Amino acid sequence: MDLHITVYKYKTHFLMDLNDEDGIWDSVLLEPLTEETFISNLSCRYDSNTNYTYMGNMLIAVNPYKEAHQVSTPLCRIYMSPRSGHLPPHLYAIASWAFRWLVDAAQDQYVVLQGISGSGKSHSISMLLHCLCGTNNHNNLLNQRLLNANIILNSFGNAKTHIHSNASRFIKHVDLELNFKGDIVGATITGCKVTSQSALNRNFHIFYQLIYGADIHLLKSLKLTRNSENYVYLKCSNRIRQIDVVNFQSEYQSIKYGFEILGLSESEITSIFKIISSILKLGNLNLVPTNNIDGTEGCIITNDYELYELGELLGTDGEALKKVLTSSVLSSGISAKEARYIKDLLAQSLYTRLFSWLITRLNQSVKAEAKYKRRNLGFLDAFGFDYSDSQMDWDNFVLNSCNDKIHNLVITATLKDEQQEYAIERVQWCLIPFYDNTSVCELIFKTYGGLLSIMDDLILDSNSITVFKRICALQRQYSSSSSEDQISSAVEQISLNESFMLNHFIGPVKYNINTFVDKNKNSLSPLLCSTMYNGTHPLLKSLFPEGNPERMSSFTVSNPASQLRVWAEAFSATLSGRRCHYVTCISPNRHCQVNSFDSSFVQQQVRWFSLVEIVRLRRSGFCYRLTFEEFLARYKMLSPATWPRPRYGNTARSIRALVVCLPIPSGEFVYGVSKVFVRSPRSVWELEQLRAERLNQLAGLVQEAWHRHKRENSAKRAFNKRQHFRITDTLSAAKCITRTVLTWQKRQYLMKLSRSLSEATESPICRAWVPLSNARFAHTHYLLETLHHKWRCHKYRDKFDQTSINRMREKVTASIIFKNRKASYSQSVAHPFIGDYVRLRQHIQWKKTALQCDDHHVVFADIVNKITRSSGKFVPTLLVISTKSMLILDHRTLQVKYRVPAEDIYRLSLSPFLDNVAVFHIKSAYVRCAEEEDDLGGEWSPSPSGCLFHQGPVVGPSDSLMQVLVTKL
Ligand SMILES: Nc1ncnc2c1ncn2[C@@H]1O[C@H](COP(=O)(O)OP(=O)(O)OP(=O)(O)O)[C@@H](O)[C@H]1O
Repeated sequence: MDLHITVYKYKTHFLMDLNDEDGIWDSVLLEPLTEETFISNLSCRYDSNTNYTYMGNMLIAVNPYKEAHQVSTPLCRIYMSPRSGHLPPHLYAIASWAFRWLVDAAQDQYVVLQGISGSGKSHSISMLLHCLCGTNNHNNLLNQRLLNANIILNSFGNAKTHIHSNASRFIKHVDLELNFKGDIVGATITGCKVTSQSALNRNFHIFYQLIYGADIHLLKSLKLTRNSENYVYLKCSNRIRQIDVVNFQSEYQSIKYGFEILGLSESEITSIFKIISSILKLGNLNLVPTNNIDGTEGCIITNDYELYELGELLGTDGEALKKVLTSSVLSSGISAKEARYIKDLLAQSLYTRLFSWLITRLNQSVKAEAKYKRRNLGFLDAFGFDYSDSQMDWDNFVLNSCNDKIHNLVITATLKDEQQEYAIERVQWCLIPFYDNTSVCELIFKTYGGLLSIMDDLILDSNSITVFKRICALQRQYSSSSSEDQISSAVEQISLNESFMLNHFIGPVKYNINTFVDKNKNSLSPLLCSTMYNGTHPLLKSLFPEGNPERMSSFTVSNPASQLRVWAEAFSATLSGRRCHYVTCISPNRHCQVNSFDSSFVQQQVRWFSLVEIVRLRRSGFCYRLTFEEFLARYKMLSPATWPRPRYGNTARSIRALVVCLPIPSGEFVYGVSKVFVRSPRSVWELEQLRAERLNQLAGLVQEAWHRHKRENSAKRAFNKRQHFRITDTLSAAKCITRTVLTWQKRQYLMKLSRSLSEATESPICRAWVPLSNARFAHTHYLLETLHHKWRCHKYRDKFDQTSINRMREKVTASIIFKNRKASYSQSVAHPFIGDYVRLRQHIQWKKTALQCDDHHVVFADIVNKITRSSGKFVPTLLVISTKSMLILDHRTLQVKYRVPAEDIYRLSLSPFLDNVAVFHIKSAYVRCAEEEDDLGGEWSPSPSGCLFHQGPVVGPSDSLMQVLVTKL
């Protein structure tokens, strides 16, 4: 619901008349433009809760000191959308412009914020970061890390001052790294902590957050108590003493969460807190003056327990610490004042080095991967100008010098360079005067002979008198070398030994020289460094590398003066290569109060920052310029005179032809010698809109052409494919059909065959076979028939018992002997071979006979016809063949007629015809006897010589009988 209300409000703002009661969005449109109208417009907008106002393409942000217009992601999205249009002035619009320029023009960007302390710079940077990270979905963890790094740095680098409760005490530079699509892929954070805390201010937030936020166990392990009043470094003036415990507790939780999000390990976090705690312990060391043996002043530490706790926290020997803090290498003991100085210097070094280490560590967590090609979008959050009336020290000098530098760069870019450029380009122009602080900046930052370089030169061997003399010389030099009043008044007044006055852009400020010397002598003694280096605390080795005996000579720590000079040079170099966007933060009153617009205080700031002059320049000047070549390259697609190629060879003529085609008044464009100037931001916005629309249109054309090309290509490919497949397809289709038909026929044939096979066909003697149904399978049919026959024989044989097996063997033997050799063979196949056809074995007479001649194993016995040789008649007789002999018996009486031992029968012959004649070939002795016997009708007996006696055939009762006889024999 809230979101809708906000959006609606912004939409109605857009439609409003510029002169409505909320004031005018853009001061450039003020009529008349004077300092009064400018401030009253700011006041009007402040009263209506709209604290942002444009000055052309710059922004003024008046600090409301109340939770109005806080971070709102939906609002960020509206401003960050490519078609955000001309929305009411807002910080998010600055983020959006910077982002768009970065993505569209692939140019590095920078947002510079200036303003006095408490005007809202840090808050604005947080809002800008939230806007860019909140609308960027590329890497949520990185976004979280960036936001948390900002919180952590603010906690370590901000403190409560007499001006406001969250004053930055360091210069923070956040450089977001974005890929070509505009995704944030990493960041570089630089922090330059060039100030220490003075007694007037409260110490850095982290001390209070740790003491009031950490749980009791952690506090105990850090040897701390939950009362900031117990620590000398945390005591401060009553004006800013107030402690908000609940706030500190929640802030401590945010810090811890931030550390975890940034990937710091538990041991790293504890190490950080141990150093914080040891700084507090150092502050508590009570150094009391004593007399040395040689009569000089020495000192002792009266609260040794603090020293030993400090030793435990840093992992160093308490006694060794005591020695380095209270004595020097040359003398036996140093004075209490000197010892206090060393102690404070060590505490300050510990904190500064911890801060640098932390920034390095945070950078590791938000570092971009090397594979990305990047563009940068940077912000600078520096401490604001300290405008107190009291005499100021080195730290205030640092703050004010930084602000002078930033202001100088802004003024140079927005007023000085711009007007110079109009002159160079011979654009008709009326010079606008403004206060230029270049002289004071030169005096401070000049590489050779500047104030900071003097401090650098005198660092080792100087006192306030020497510094003072050098500053006097500097003043003389500036007064004589320049005729300009401003330069001669850069160093306005120097009062002997004590202080000097410097004319900053906000007015003259008096500084105490003594602090300049002390604060710049920041070198710790080698012994102190090596004691720190040798401590077992995990971070000390990296914090005090100069304590390493191997590196001692090569390592130097730069002093604050040189750090400041280096920063100024680096900052100028960074800005020179980037497109800058400027935000001026204004504090509405001196006391950070809500709903209080102090016009005189605002007027001061308007004058300090030359805002009216800037608006004047923006109003009569130009907000945008490009060289002819750049302009043509960027906008040539907007006119047929320049697209796709300029019609004219002359660039300036082409641009004029282009501008004529645009729906923007030609008066908005002014032509210089080599550049085109655009008067109002609205025209620039319209120009960019037209370009975006045209690019969309062109992208559509390219897409359409590409799709057409793709379609044509694919159609061509499809046609070629069809042509190719027309031939191969017919072949493969025919093959496929043939294959399918064949498969179907095979299946049909086999199914028919299986249906035709009946039980009858399973008999091994069945010769019937299924008629061939398809001539294609004739060979298969024949093979299957053979296979089937073998199968059924096998099946038949499987059913045999032993008797059947024996019988089969006989049949097989018979088949070997008789098949195709005896005409009657086939008739005998079906008849089983019995052997004893007359049941002779059971006959009693035979049993007796067999006993006598050992012929009881009868193989064959049947009545056969013996053919007598003499008459040729058939004489029935009983033929018995035993395992031992062949016997001829009377078939009625069973009288043995003759017996031939088996060994005397040497052959048996059968006729191959259909008759049943068998001839036994016997040795000759038997033949003769038998003949005689035949003739006599008497008994045969074997001749003693054992010769064959019988050559006449025996005719069996059947042919089969003959085969049985032969087979069994
Ligand atoms: N837009 C804002 N809305 C509400 N409060 C604000 C806004 N901007 C700043 N403030 C408040 O004003 C106070 C000072 O703001 P901030 O710390 O940003 O000032 P600064 O210019 O960074 O000061 P310094 O230069 O001393 O660091 C803070 O308490 C902050 O909460």
